Amino acid sequence: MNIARVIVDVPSQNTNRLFDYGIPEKFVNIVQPGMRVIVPFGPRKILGYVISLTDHSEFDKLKNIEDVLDITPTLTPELLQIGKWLSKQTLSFYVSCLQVMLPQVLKAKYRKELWRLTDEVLPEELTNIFAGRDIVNYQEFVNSELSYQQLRKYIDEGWVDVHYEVKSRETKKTTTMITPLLEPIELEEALIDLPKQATKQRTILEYFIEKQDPLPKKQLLSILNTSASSLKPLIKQGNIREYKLETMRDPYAHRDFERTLPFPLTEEQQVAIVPILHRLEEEKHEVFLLHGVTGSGKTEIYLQSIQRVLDKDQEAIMLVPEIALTPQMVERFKGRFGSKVAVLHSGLSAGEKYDEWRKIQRKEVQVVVGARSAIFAPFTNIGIIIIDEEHESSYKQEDRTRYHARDVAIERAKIHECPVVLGSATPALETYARAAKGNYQMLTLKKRMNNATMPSTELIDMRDELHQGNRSMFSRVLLDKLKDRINKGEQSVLFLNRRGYATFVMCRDCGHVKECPHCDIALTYHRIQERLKCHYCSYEEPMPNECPECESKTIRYFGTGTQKVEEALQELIPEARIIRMDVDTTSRKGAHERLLNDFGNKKADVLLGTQMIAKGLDFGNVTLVGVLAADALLNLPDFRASEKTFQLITQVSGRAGRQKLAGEVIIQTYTPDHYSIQLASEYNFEQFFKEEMNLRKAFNYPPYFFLTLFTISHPNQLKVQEVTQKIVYFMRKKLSEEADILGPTPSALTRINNRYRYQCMVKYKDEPEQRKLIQRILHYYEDEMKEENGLQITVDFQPYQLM
Ligand SMILES: Nc1ncnc2c1ncn2[C@@H]1O[C@H](COP(=O)(O)OP(=O)(O)OP(=O)(O)O)[C@@H](O)[C@H]1O
Ligand SMILES: [Zn+2]
Ligand SMILES: [Zn+2]
Repeated sequence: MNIARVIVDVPSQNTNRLFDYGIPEKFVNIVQPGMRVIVPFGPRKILGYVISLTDHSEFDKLKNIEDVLDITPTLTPELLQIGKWLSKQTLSFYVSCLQVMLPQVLKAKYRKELWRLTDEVLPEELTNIFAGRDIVNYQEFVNSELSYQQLRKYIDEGWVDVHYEVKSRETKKTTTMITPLLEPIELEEALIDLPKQATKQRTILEYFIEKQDPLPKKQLLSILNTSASSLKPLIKQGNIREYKLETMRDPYAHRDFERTLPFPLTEEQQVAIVPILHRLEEEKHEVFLLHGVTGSGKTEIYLQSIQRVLDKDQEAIMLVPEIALTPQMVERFKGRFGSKVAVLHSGLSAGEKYDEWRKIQRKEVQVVVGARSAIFAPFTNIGIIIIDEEHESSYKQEDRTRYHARDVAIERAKIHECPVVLGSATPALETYARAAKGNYQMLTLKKRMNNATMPSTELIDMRDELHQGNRSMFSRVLLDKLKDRINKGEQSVLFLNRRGYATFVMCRDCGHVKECPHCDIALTYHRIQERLKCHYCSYEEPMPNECPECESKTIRYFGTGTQKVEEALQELIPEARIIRMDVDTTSRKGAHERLLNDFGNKKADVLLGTQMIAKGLDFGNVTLVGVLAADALLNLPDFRASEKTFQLITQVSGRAGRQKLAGEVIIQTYTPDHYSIQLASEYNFEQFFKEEMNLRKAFNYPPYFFLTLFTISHPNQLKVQEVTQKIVYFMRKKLSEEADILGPTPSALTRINNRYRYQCMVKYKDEPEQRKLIQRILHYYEDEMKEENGLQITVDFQPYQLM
């Protein structure tokens, strides 16, 4: 096995295959699949990933591997396999799929340098650049007078060379340690040999005669009040040794987690967990949908299933959505499994993330709790994969490698022959449909813990408020109840539904919103042309100046920010203590945690926030939840708008009355009759599922149809239109009659960074040739896509962001 098959770090169609490299003598038996290596590639030296080893190649003149970056492989054989699968699934380059699985710090960066190859006096132009140095940054040449032709000549003549330095940004944190190398008796002898005036050296030896344990250099120097220079002679004589100890940064080191014991399960929980435990015993793959109302104790089922996996010496991956990865959630896992848990989320620094990842790689932990990318944890003996709040769209990666963590979970679980548990109070329609068909096994929890009832809900019609002369964003009922809670010392959560962009216009009088007659989504308001457009199918009409339903003139743009709401509320209830949580107040590290702690410690009466407060919060003193603008999400230009609205209302409502005190939910809306708002207020998931499925069927949406979304962007609008049009023609010609091809149409976000964006959507049932056709398209435009600020074509096979 003296040949390595390598994927090189050049993301392009032409290089998206294996290249053979010889393994030089010094690396024989060192190079293994999954390692990162440096290989010559054309005139350059670049990073590559070893995929496999072999002893014969079709080519007879192989270049050798230049250097090896890892001693242990960074990718396991299974992850290499997953990478290949991912690349097929998403039509991304194999190398991008390998990189998406690695922590940020392991993605090497290159540094280009100019190396002086001779001691002779350099030609004048070179002397000016090098200025006495042997190595200079390539950029210094670029900035100099020297032309590329001249440099070429000097390289050919052997004066200098261009060197590609792969600069690994890997930052292990180390501590310098000092340890004695001799026994105390031998140290005493060394002490006698020391000159009398070397007092500092003497105290150091005396210290180690007393104590034999290694200790950090810094600490030693401060205890003995001495400097590093007195250590040097002792190191030289071999009395003591200095070495680096890798230390792991533990982001949770400063916290003690109270250990918790498993609860005796309720009857319902027991019924739900048995099939999971059964599969664990058999070590068989199966996907479970744990459909349990909010506060029904799903987390306890996760914990006890994981316990069983640990008892078998296996490993567990637990995914939670980024915004639900609250300290409360982490506490529950750390509390049960202590130091066996690694935590991965975006709040950690790159270095901290790398350390957590290393704990997994070195098998120092058996459980990882993390957001989307934790699905690639380099465990080798996985016993279970759990995805909490499985409907969350944050499990879908939206750039480069557009994977869905749920798909990766199932693929990994098949390889490891272990169960997957998808948990949610409001499963994604696709998931629920699969469970209803029997592809997944459905497990149900209908009751809340502690006999708590679901909070009672009340829909407030904001049109009535307006008609009664209340122009504020708070209904009278909500204001009264807020005041009442403050008087009773109970707490409230106020939720402002505002993700993404409020792009629609609505009549405040009657709640009317204009929809596309073909696509069942709200029309998008384009301010400049004063027109309403459908961004799926390009239907458009002029912006009306009065409501077509009720002729009122109050038809206008919809949307308010959290800060405005805070100010308004403070004015109406001056004594209210309000904590506002949104991107502005939580951008500083640790702010999220601190605000929630303050709320938990009752330092505020009202928690006001966006999506980030909808999930996972478990505060017993919260008895009122207010949803301020239930319609905002409902009218996003997205066919999942109703589903998202239903999920969100259910989740927020679930924050109230979770323990002894009963909860109440007030939902403010302009469309109280809309089925998703109605049914969410009744906690009627089954009925919602039925109605929504009917609509999806009628308009050819998932789960009845699959979608492929092309987004094309370029600084020139005509160019974008032309390319998109060509893609549409091509797909229309090549795909079957059954496929529906919409577009070209401007994306909802028509222009980002001065690039125009157009899209085209394919709705289809079964098009086995589709991926091949798309590959042909990408191949055709390859050169234009390589140009700087050139054409960009992205293809998304499971689009969630349709903007
Ligand atoms: N068997 C049990 N006995 C007693 N208490 C339990 C039991 N199981 C769970 N609990 C407690 O009930 C509360 C609600 O459970 P949990 O948070 O797990 O629900 P959930 O279904 O995950 O809710 P959500 O979907 O709203 O996050 C928690 O405080 C939890 O500690
Ligand atoms: Zn109207
Ligand atoms: Zn349309």
